[in-house]
Amino acid sequence: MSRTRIGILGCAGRMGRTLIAEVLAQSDRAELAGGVDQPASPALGKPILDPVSGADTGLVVGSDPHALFAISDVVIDFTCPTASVMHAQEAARTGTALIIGTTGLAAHEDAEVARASAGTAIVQAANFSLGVNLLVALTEQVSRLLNDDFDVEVLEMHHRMKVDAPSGTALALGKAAAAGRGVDLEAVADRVRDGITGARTRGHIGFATLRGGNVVGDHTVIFAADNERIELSHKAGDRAIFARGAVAAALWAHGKPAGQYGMNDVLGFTKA
Ligand SMILES: NC(=O)C1=CN([C@@H]2O[C@H](COP(=O)(O)OP(=O)(O)OC[C@H]3O[C@@H](n4cnc5c(N)ncnc54)[C@H](OP(=O)(O)O)[C@@H]3O)[C@@H](O)[C@H]2O)C=CC1
Ligand SMILES: O=C(O)C1=N[C@H](C(=O)O)C[C@H](O)C1
Repeated sequence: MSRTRIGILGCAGRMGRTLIAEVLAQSDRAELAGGVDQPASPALGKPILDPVSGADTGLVVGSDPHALFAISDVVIDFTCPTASVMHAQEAARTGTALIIGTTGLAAHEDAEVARASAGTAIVQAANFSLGVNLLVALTEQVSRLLNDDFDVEVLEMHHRMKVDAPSGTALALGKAAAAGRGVDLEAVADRVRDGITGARTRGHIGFATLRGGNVVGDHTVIFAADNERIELSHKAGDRAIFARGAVAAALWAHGKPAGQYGMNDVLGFTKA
């Protein structure tokens, strides 16, 4: 069976390097087609090394996404919102499947990605780990079983370099809690609190964001009622869990019809 040729966008970044290691580790089914970073990156033109063994892959960091799409079966993108939108449009033009892990996209940017998925298979997820996707499913189920006597709060902590807040995962958890209650998150989200906020509004879903150190990603959904509290938590210990899920999504997406997919499709999770 031929191997899936996978290209990495944002290859010099934290996730980009972890993805390179994961693709190289799965050499029985995946092949690293190439890596691209932004045109001003200091990594440009430098050899792409295996982050684990230090071995030279024979590839160099490029700056041309068009060329990467042309030589790849599937491209994985962990970059920034504006770049991910451009990459989705390029994926649609070339018909190459795309995996998007970038978070912090505005509503209009998500809409652009959705539009591009008419032209190719796009798998988009705020979190590619198995554990978090299970947490999202559990959050929706628990939320469906509880009424507004339980206040829902989503707490997240990430490393000091993270640029978007709340995390994409926290928002996905909030969305799942809202869906469990049959409401739209946008209508009930308290994303920031500061100053004399007044008492908590019944039925709202609150978010709290912590940043510090090198924390890979911690998420807790709290259901707090009078005299009892339920907490559902996930703690990521290594970015490899995201890379493993993203590469699994890439192998799954290769040859799939055009459309917008999520990790539920890749993992075969169905609604309870
Ligand atoms: N879905 C998931 O499971 C996960 C999602 N993420 C998300 O992935 C994104 C990246 O995270 P992380 O790797 O930590 O961030 P980094 O900043 O370490 O990496 C992003 C990389 O993309 C590069 N880049 C920026 N613009 C472009 C462009 N136009 N073309 C190509 N490359 C570009 C950056 O270059 P430069 O630094 O020079 O600007 C950098 O090398 C974030 O949105 C994060 O929230 C992270 C982990 C898991
Ligand atoms: O930026 C990160 O690091 C992470 N971002 C994702 C998010 O915003 O949810 C996923 C993960 O928690 C790590």
